[in-house]
Amino acid sequence: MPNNSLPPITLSQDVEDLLSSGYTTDEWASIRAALATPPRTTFLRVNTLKCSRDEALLTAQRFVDEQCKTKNWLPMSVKIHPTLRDVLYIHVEGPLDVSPSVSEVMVDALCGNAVLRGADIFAAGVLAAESPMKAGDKVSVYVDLDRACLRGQSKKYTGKKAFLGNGVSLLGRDDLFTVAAADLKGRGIGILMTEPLYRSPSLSDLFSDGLSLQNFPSILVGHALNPQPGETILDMCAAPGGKTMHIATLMQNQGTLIALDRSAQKVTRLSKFLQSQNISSARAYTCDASSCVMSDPETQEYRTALENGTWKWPNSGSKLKKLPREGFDRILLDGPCSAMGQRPNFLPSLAPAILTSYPQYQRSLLHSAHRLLRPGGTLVYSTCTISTQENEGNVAYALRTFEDLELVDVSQRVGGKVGMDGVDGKGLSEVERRMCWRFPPGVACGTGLDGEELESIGFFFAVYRKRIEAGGRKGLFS
Ligand SMILES: C[S@@+](CC[C@H](N)C(=O)[O-])C[C@H]1O[C@@H](n2cnc3c(N)ncnc32)[C@H](O)[C@@H]1O
Repeated sequence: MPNNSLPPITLSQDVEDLLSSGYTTDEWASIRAALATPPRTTFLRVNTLKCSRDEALLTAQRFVDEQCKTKNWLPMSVKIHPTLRDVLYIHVEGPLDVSPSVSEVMVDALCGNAVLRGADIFAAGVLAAESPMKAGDKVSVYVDLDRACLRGQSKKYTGKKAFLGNGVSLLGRDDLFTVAAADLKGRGIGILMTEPLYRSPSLSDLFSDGLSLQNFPSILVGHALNPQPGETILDMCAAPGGKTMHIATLMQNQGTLIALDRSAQKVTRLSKFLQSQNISSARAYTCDASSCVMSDPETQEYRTALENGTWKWPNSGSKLKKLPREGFDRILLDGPCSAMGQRPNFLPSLAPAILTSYPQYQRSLLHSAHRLLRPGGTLVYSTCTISTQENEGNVAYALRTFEDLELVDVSQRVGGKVGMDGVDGKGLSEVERRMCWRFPPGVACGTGLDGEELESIGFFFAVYRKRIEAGGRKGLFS
């Protein structure tokens, strides 16, 4: 195998049969191949509460110029997205023709995925390094594909591995593996990726300047939801909070944004994060969103308290059991999914039983979402997977189960349709399929400023509206 090609992802036959359902042989082959490689575009979302897009562009370009200089790369341009007003992007170069150097460093699959998307390597991310290795040495970086490399191993790893590029070690071998390594140099970077297989700047440090790394379809989801200042909005499965932060920004931090997650640990982090960003409109709660709807009398109590001005949401970061039925103007359901749109994806660990459990679980969340949404309200259902059972299958399920839900066409509002329509054969009519937003890995998710193809992770979303009943009655509570 040449040095610059990444190995295909490994899937058991059962899993492959489930995932390929709904695709032609050629479509599936192309999706499968793309899952082994990083997207060709890196996207940044501008926090418009912090800075304007033009200021962000200048900051990002300065940062990228500096990095290109340090790494001895040709200049790379940061560009403004032609249709989404808060998006910048950079073209990823690769695969490049890089030859491995002599000394070898091993990283795990998670770190390997990040390296291919432009990250340098934190000392703590290094699994093993060949001996001897001094600060300043050129090293070749490999990802462990057998999950068998021992931490701290000093001999060359003989298991299955893939080459990710060359870097320069900022620490000697011993320092890399000491507990205090993270404090030794800079921000804990152990290996600077100077000759990566895919060249994309490391951009996570731009966060404090108001720029977040976010995949394009995830940003599009925020715009498709179209949150407005003053509204009451629910983010049902919110952690780590990338989309929560975007929704709060689009609401201009005015209104009420309730962010739920089942994991208390994640909610603590999310609540602290929102506070650190001065997002006073949002509150994060530990809550099982699949069973969190108030009874009708409880909802009436909530509405009376709201009208009297006596309703108080509990403190952010705490537990919450119930939410008011038909209490939300807009709901985002970006729930747990098989994540088979993430790329690169070196070692997907998916058992068939887990894969088949997701659609059911997502349906239980859809039932809650439907009860919590007010008539006339908007629901966005999204996943980061190519599984048609979780995507088109569940869109069809919701349309057939909830008679008052209809799909809406948001293409005009978000600058035009990108990606592809929903697949056939999963219970959707042609018109309904046209209103699905499907982003198969390897297929362009739009066109850039200079006509170049933009590309991101695999993703899917659909936007519903809950109809107002005939006769103008808006629902149970109005
Ligand atoms: C795909 S992630 C959400 C990503 C998030 N929307 C973002 O953009 O940062 C799915 C999340 O759903 C949470 N989750 C799973 N089951 C849940 C449930 N029943 N209620 C609430 N959250 C749940 C998981 O803990 C996980 O953090």
